[in-house]
Amino acid sequence: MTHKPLLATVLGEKQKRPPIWIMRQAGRYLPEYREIRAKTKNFLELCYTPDLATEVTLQPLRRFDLDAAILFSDILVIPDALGQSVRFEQGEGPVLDPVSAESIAGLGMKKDPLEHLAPVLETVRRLRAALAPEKTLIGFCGSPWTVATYMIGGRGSSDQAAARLFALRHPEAFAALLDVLVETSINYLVAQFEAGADVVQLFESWALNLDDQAFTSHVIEPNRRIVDGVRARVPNAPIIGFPRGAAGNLARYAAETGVNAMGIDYATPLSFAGNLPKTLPLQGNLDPLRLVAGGRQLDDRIDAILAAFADRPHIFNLGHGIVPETPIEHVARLVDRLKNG
Ligand SMILES: Cc1c2[nH]c(c1CCC(=O)O)Cc1[nH]c(c(CCC(=O)O)c1C)Cc1[nH]c(c(CCC(=O)O)c1C)Cc1[nH]c(c(C)c1CCC(=O)O)C2
Repeated sequence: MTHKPLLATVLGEKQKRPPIWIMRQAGRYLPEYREIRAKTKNFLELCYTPDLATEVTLQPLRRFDLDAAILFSDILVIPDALGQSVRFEQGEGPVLDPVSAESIAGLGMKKDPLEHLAPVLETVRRLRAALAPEKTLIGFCGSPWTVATYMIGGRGSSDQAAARLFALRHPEAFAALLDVLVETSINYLVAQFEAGADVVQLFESWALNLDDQAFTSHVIEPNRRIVDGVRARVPNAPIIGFPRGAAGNLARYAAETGVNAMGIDYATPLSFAGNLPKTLPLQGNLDPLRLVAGGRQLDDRIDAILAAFADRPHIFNLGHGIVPETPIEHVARLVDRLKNG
């Protein structure tokens, strides 16, 4: 069997040097991405065109010695596949026609969501064939609560108030929405593994702003159901959870969802790792703005993160996605420091 350092780390094996990938590593900070993006009418078309999505996935690995490629797609392909209208507007981010308590029952009824997502699965197969054997291929989906915040609110929001209130006012419709997202996500992730993904990441980007009761029902339960559902069909499937903003709920997320490894955001104190089992692989938690600033602000923090996680399986990553303003030389510097000290 070929040794893939990043996959091995997710499975709990500590490496001499932590492997590295970068959240949102394919994207607008790369001129070669912007060039391809400029030629496509809309963002989802890029996600559904295997030639282009494969190319864009591989772009960051041509520049940097990263240990993994992450499938180029988006968490919002799921609502799109369920028949909700999803658009990406310039400078505005995603815009969806919000679901209502009444419309939720109709989601996914018109067409098999996996059929809609077939081009994304074709991209996974092409990536599998194209990648060097030591590189890990990461698949992903959005976690149900995070995807639901967009489906209910119609766009991103800083406090997710629309979705939080909807869950309180329409508990049954909200539970039905989580159910359809859990089921579709399980099918989608199993299909990604079958197409060649080594690991998948559950992006729970909006795990913040929830009281602990809501955290249990909106975050822990659906993520646990996805982990169990995927593993029932792909035994021991390696899964990274990234509950951004989980703060005081992080230890419960780690203990109760069954994920192999956990991503931690940059607001989580490095010392918090002391509250988590030493065997739990951690991923994170560099502030993406340190990668914009560079210099000592970057170098010193890299050292602090390496020191804090030296005694456990560690995957180097940011504490959230790389931002478009990031200078490419700073990314090169980060990867070089991880590989060559
Ligand atoms: C919340 C979320 C989304 N998408 C994603 C998340 C979870 C991670 C996070 O919290 O950052 C995840 C995502 N989005 C994208 C990827 C694939 C590739 C990669 O990670 O390199 C992944 C893993 C491509 C993308 N998804 C998007 C772009 C930019 C679109 C463009 O080029 O016009 C890319 C490269 C668009 C997108 N997609 C989304 C938003 C809010 C936006 C607009 C704002 C933004 O650009 O970050 C939803």
